[in-house]
Amino acid sequence: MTSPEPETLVELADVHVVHKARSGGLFRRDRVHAVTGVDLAVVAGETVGIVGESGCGKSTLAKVVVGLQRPTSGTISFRGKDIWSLTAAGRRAAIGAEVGMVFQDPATALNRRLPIRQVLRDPLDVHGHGSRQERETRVRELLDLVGLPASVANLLPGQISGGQRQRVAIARALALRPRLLVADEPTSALDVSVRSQILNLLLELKEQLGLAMVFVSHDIQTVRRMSDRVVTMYLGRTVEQIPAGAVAAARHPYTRALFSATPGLLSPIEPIPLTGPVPSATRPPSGCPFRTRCWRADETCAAEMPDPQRDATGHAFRCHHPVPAGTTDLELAAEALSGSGTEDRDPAPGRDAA
Ligand SMILES: Nc1ncnc2c1ncn2[C@@H]1O[C@H](COP(=O)(O)OP(=O)(O)OP(=O)(O)O)[C@@H](O)[C@H]1O
Repeated sequence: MTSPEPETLVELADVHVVHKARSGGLFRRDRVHAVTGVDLAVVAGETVGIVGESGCGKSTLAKVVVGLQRPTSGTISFRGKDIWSLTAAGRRAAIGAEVGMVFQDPATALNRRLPIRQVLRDPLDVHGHGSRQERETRVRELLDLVGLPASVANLLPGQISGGQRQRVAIARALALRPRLLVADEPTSALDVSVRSQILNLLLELKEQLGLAMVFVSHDIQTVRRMSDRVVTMYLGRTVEQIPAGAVAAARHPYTRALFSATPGLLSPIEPIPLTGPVPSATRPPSGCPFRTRCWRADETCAAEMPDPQRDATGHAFRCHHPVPAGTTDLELAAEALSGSGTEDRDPAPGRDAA
């Protein structure tokens, strides 16, 4: 007998997010292509890690998943419901209690003037959860869940440590018993000494509560530790999705270069070199966004975005010239240094995306 398919909690289909540039050009018409054509599904109980360089669209994507950012186009469905086709009240009902979010910096995410008790009660009050007494009980349960003593309830966020504040932020995100937790760089604002404790707490909670997670970080080691599946983003696009245990088998040149830059992760050699800066998200290159830095790129890469290729394990990537299976980092580094990936390495210059 086969076990039933896990339920898909959230599904993004061809999601685009275009922002007005914060400091636009002369007529402030510049558009930032923060997320471009993303398809992503998260099933019950799994952790999807999202990794990529600063500015590649990770946080914007996380906000789309929790319903804080409306896509410019494309759809996001939560348990089959297209959430932006609902009224605000319908959207709150569909995802408000089912998805929790933990932000990078608990110092700014928590209201400094409210005692922790009220911080934790807020989501319960907003969603009309139980009686006054039941809410008090839930506050105590939540503190216990994240390993904090009940006495913390009377303190202000400024009276506890950064690690404790992040525990409170996690407790608040779990107040309504969500099935999905989205954590955006949840340890990068914390002291190095407490980072591991917070990651362990998240792993324990995932196990104990059967949570699904979207875990966003620029730190590959952390993403790999936390995730069942790793998604690499580059300039607003997802370029590869790979089971966390198989990252050495990544086929996209960008994923390979990114992962090789973490000492000791895949091999003890020098990283695969990447030339030039990440192009501007206001003027993304034509075709494959990575081709201006890719040693394997040719004119096809400048002309068209590659279609996704997917195998039976769920490993998916978008590349016209994927790294052949079994290629070592050493071989790839040598190839990148000599520029011998393909014959023609003179990609066309970037142009405005439509
Ligand atoms: N509200 C906004 N208005 C204008 N541009 C924005 C806005 N939010 C994000 N951006 C731009 O969108 C792009 C993606 O940003 P985002 O914060 O999603 O990336 P990120 O990968 O999370 O980066 P980081 O790791 O530095 O937080 C960047 O170019 C950023 O400057």
